[in-house]
Amino acid sequence: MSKDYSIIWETALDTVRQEIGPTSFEIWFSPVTYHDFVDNRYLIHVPNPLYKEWIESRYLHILERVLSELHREPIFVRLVLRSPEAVEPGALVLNRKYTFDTFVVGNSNRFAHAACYAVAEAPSDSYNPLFIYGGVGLGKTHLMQAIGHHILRKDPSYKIVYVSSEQFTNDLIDSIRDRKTAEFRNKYRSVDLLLVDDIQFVAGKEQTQEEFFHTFNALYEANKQLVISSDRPPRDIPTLEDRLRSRFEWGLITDIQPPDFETRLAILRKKAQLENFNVPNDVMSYIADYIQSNIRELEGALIRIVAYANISNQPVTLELAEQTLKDVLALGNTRIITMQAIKETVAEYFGLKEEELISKRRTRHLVFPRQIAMFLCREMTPSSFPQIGEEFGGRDHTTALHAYEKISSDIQHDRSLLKIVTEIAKKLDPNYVPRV
Ligand SMILES: Nc1ncnc2c1ncn2[C@@H]1O[C@H](COP(=O)(O)OP(=O)(O)OP(=O)(O)O)[C@@H](O)[C@H]1O
Repeated sequence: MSKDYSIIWETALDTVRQEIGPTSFEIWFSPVTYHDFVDNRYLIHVPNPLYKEWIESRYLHILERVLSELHREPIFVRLVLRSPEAVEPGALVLNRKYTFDTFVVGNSNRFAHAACYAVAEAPSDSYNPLFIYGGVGLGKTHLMQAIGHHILRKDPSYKIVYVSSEQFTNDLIDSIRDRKTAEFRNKYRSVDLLLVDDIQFVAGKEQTQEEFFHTFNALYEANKQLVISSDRPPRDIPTLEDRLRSRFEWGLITDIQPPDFETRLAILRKKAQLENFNVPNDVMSYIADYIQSNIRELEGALIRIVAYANISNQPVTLELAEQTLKDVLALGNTRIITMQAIKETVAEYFGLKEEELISKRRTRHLVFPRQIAMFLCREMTPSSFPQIGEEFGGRDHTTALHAYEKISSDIQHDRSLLKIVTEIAKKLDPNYVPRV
C-alpha cells in the first residue's frame, strides 16, 4: 500500500492547530495546501510570499517536529509559491467539502440545519439575520458555508462574502492604513449575502464594532442576508455593544449542541465514505465513544488512525486505534501549562493583544479578561500570587489575589462566566474540570 502523504499532512495540521490556536491557524494555514512529498521533504503550496515568510519564521519548526514525530524519522518542509494564476485576490474562498450533502443531521444540530437550509433556499426571505452559536468544532462554519454553496449552485452571480470577524478586523485596519476605507465599505456593503464567522472576536474592539454596525445596517436595509456565527449567544459576548447585540437578536438565533453517540458515529461513517477510508465498525464505535464533544477532534482521530495505519503499513484494527488515541492523550497530558500560555490563550479568546492584557489600563474590556487570566494562572500553574502579579505588568500580589477571589466567587452563580472560564481552560488542558 503506498503512503498517502496528504493524509499525514492533514494529521500534522491537526496537531499544529492545537498548538498555535484556532485563530492563527485559520489565518495562516487555511490557504496552504499539500503538493508533493519527495526525499523526506513535504512540498507545500502557499498563496504568496507573505505566507511563506511568516510560516517559515514562526511555524516551520513546529511543522517539521510534528511531521518527524508522525514519521518517526527526520522530515523537512519546503514552502513553494503557488503559481500566480491560481490565486484570485479577494476571491470567495469556501471549503468545497462544507456542503449540506456532507453535513450529518442529528438531534444536536437539526434546528440549526433546518434554519440554514431555509435561508439557503430563500435568502433575505426567511430569517434575517441568522445567528448560529455553539461550542468549538461543532459545525458552525460548515453550515454557514453550505448556505453559500447552495445559493451559488442556483445562482452563480450571487455576491457572497465569507469572512471571519478576525479577517474583517484586519481588513478594516489595512484599509485605514492604506487610506482605502471607501473600498473596504464597498466590498462589504455591496454583497447579497454576508457570512461572518466567530463574531465573538469583535469583543472589546470598538472600531470594528462601529464599522460592523454600519455594515449590518446597510445590508439589512437593502434586504440582504446576514448569517453570523459565534461560540456563544449574543447576550454572553462580553463588551459587545448593546446596539449590535439587539440587532443580532432581530432574526433567528439557533444553537448547535455536542452530538450524541449515534450522530458521532454517523459523522465518522460519512467522513470515511467521503475520504474512501476502509475502517471497521468496531473502530468507528471506539472513536465515537472516545471523543465526545468536538467534531473536528472526532474527525482528527479518525484521520490520525488511518494515517498511522498507512505509515506503518498495517490494517486499521481496534488495537491500532487504541494505541494511537492513547498516544494522543499521553501527549496532551504531558504538556506543561505556563503563565505565558495562559496569557496568550486568554488574549486570543478575547481578541486582545497580550500587551493589553498586562497593561496598566483599567477599562472593563481589559479588566475582565485580565482577571480571568490571573485566576487561571493560580488554578492551572504552581505560581504564587506575587509571581502572578509580577507576570501581569508588575502588579502587586493583592491585585492577583483580588482577581482570583472575584472570579472564584462570581463563577459560583454566573453560569456564562463558568462557561467562558471552562472553555479557555479546556483550550489549555482538554481534561480540565472546573472546581465549583
Ligand atoms: N454534522 C456534521 N456532519 C459532518 N461533518 C461535520 C458536522 N459538524 C461538524 N462537522 C465537521 O467538523 C469539523 C469542524 O466543523 P466547523 O469548522 O464547522 O466547526 P465550528 O463550529 O465552526 O468550529 P470553531 O468554533 O472552531 O469555528 C469540520 O470538518 C466539519 O466538516
